[in-house]
Amino acid sequence: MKDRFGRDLEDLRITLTHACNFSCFFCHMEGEGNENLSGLPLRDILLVAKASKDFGIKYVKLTGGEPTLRRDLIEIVKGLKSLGFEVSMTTNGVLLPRLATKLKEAGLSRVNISLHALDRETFKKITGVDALDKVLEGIKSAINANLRPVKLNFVVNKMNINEIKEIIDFSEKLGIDELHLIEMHPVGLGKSSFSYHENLNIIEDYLKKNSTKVTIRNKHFRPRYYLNSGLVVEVVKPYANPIFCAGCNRIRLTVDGKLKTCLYREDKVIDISGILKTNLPEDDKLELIKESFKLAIAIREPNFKYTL
Ligand SMILES: Nc1nc2c(ncn2[C@@H]2O[C@H](COP(=O)(O)OP(=O)(O)OP(=O)(O)O)[C@@H](O)[C@H]2O)c(=O)[nH]1
Ligand code: SF4
Ligand code: SF4
Repeated sequence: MKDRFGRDLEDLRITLTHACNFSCFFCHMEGEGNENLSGLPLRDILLVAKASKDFGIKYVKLTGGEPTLRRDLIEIVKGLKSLGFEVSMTTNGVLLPRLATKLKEAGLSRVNISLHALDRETFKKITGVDALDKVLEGIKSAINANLRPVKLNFVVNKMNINEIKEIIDFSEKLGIDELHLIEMHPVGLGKSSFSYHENLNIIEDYLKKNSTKVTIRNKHFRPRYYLNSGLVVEVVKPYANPIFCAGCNRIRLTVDGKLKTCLYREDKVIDISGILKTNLPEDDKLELIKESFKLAIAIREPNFKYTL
């Protein structure tokens, strides 16, 4: 179902928890703040996901905080998969060595793993944790469990911009499918640390010269650069980018039960926590949630737009 700006919905992004075992200085916290809320129960998550199908949602992305901290993660993946979604997860990777195979068996298709530095000290400065080795282990376990395409997320900033060539080489050597070079957002902790922001233009110029093919993804119209090695480098430039917002096909389910229509907007939400808490029969709740989706689609708008 299209919004007023002709944008379809395809992705439901579910924040499973605000808890995280890292403390990255630029964390956008999915635009929800960080009140350490532990998240909606499984049955509510599945009910909202079920309702979303009527509005074109095909893909579910599990996020946080750190989604692997949810004890019922396997059940959540199983439930969403059985509703017919493609389920993927964005994670810092630390707990993947013990979870990757179980997640694959439960129906998780693929993972995006954050790896913001290859230098141990820089990694520690960025994430607050001396866990580079564990994350590298996590990445290998995702590959071994065939959670493919395995995508690496590298948020470019003043601390790590000197590592771009290295992260490309590393991804190629390890057989990573996609590397996402991501611009910092002035959202969440990114607001106070935005002085570390780097624009990605020079990197894109380099990729243009060194790729064999470029395609544009439907999602956010993100450019994808195909390198000789087979590695795909996707450039994610969301800040002040009307093209990115024009291709936005997602809606978020927050930790406290809101349909959040934009990462940047705290006002553009439809609160469904009341519906989820009532004792109404499941079918009635489902209908009310569907009505809420209609309202959310009605208020959805690109955050960055072209103005005349
Ligand atoms: N402005 C904006 N940026 C987003 C949005 N979703 C993701 N991003 C940016 O993209 C980064 C990576 O997102 P991921 O959760 O790894 O996955 P994805 O890129 O959305 O999706 P896939 O490539 O399909 O896995 C986020 O940390 C944000 O910086 C969004 O809705 N709006
Ligand atoms: S960016 Fe991801 S890993 Fe880092 S603190 Fe935020 S949720 Fe945790
Ligand atoms: S409208 Fe733009 S800023 Fe808002 S969620 Fe979509 S892509 Fe992100």
